[in-house]
Amino acid sequence: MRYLTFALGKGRLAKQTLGAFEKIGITCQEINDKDTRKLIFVNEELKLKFFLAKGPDIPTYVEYGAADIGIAGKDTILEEARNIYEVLDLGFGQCRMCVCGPLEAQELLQHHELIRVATKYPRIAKNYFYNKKHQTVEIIKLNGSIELAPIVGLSEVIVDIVETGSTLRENGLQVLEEVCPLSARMVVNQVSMKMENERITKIIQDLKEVL
Ligand SMILES: Nc1ncnc2c1ncn2[C@@H]1O[C@H](COP(=O)(O)OP(=O)(O)OP(=O)(O)O)[C@@H](O)[C@H]1O
Ligand SMILES: O=P(O)(O)OC[C@H]1O[C@H](OP(=O)(O)OP(=O)(O)O)[C@H](O)[C@@H]1O
Repeated sequence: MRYLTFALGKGRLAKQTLGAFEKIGITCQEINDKDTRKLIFVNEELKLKFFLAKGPDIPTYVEYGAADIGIAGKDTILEEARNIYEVLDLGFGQCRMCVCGPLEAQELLQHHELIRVATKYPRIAKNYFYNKKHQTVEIIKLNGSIELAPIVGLSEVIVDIVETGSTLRENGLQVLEEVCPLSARMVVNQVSMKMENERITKIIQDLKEVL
């Protein structure tokens, strides 16, 4: 039997992802060791491998077949737009992709002014403004601390993830429009889905029962 390889994010989704797998008997002792710098872990008995990667890279590993299965946020899946199958909504990691800014920016949005939009997610932002709202905007790509942009005058609004809303509140910003809801998803390589259909379908079914 060949190894089935899982690509997992190192960040926020890691704990709940491992918890969900544990519930269906898919475990890997070493992966829970906080002090390890190892990136790949093997369960010889079940013929499984797990590796830890940056969240936004998960769809890439899965498209190229370096991993058969990946767990990634819906935001990452939309932004990367890879040729992969999204097979299951895991229900955790829930948050929203939103257009946010100071209250004054609401009017600019409504009047379709040529505003600047700062974001870590240029594809999602572009798709929302151009294809859904038919509004021309200037998109400015940033890599983090997106809420800074309207405060320091880099942009009028941002497109970013909102979970509890604390970051917005503490910086005097508000949700102005909702782009879409997000959560953790399981993605599968298109060839693996055919070649390893039985094993992968079983994992999906088992997860559905415990989620
Ligand atoms: N408050 C939040 N901020 C960002 N992402 C969140 C939040 N709540 C849930 N998520 C979900 O968690 C996923 C992983 O977020 P995280 O910030 O850990 O990114 P990562 O890229 O996996 O980790 P890293 O910080 O190591 O790059 C996101 O893609 C998103 O779907
Ligand atoms: O609604 P909240 O619960 O406050 O969560 C949302 C915040 O969390 C994320 O940032 P992250 O912590 O990943 O840091 P970053 O700004 O460096 O991307 C996101 O980009 C928001 O800034």
